[in-house]
Amino acid sequence: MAHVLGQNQYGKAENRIVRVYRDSTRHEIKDLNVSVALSGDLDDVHLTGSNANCLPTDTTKNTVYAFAKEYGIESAEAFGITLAKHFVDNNEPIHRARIRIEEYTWDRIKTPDNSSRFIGSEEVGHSFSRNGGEVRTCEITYDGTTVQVISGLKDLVVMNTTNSEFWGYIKDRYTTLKEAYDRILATQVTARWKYSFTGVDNEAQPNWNRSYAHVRRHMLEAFAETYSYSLQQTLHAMGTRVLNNRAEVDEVRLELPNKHHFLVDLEPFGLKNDNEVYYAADRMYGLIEGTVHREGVVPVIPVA
Ligand SMILES: O=c1[nH]c(=O)c2[nH]c(=O)[nH]c2[nH]1
Repeated sequence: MAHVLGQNQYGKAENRIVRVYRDSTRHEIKDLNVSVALSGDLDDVHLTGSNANCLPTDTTKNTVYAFAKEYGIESAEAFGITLAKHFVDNNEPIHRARIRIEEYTWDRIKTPDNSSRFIGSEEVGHSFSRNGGEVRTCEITYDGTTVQVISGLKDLVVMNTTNSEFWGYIKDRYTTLKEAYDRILATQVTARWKYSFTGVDNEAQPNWNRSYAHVRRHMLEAFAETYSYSLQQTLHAMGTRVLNNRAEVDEVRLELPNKHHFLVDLEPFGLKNDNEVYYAADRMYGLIEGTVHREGVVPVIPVA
């Protein structure tokens, strides 16, 4: 029976890199987790034992660290594009590079400002505490011609304590859910959005950091301002708000777990629970997923 080697890719995954900028006493840091995946003319590597076309994963790891010094990390996206182009443009057998990056953010630690009569605080230029919450993500792919940038975030936890209802749904013999006219709506946002940027014809790169901040803000504002009849409707509002306000983005994909908050029955203790005490369940959870894209754009963000 004949067998066929299907899709394959390789590279060093999860290169943890912290880049410190010491240009002044107010240091800057970038904290990334970079994964490289290369593909191309690699049949022989798999089939014959010849490694002539194989750029070692060890080299891809070294390149990540060396580029952090040589080019710096202005943004995860720009860094990923530089890496992807390097691997494809300088290695003939490598036809495609995919760089995935997670970025962890750090806050500056502040200490009491003793020089002030007023109670204040001042930054310590070299001290940080890691922001335990959300992670910024991006995925860069380059095939020798076109760059594709999908940016995103995960683990952004948000909650509305009112302005959320859920009723009017299908009811069958297994339905026990009570209709809700004022419920908590909470979710842990995973979002990915694709840029129309392709890198062809020396197209200028968007300001990735600025764009990220705005996309994030629009999603949060849509979450807060939408009077919600379902998490699905909120999802659509969040995606739409991004497309309406950020011309550089043409597709948004959201994964929103419904972090259920169940009212606790306080009757046994002779107490009334007037939408005040909830049990926050961590699982199971409803999982609401969807893509919003511009008309005419073929969606490409993979369904997880
Ligand atoms: O916003 C919601 N969408 C649903 O599809 C759903 N299903 C459910 O049980 N609760 C909810 N809430």
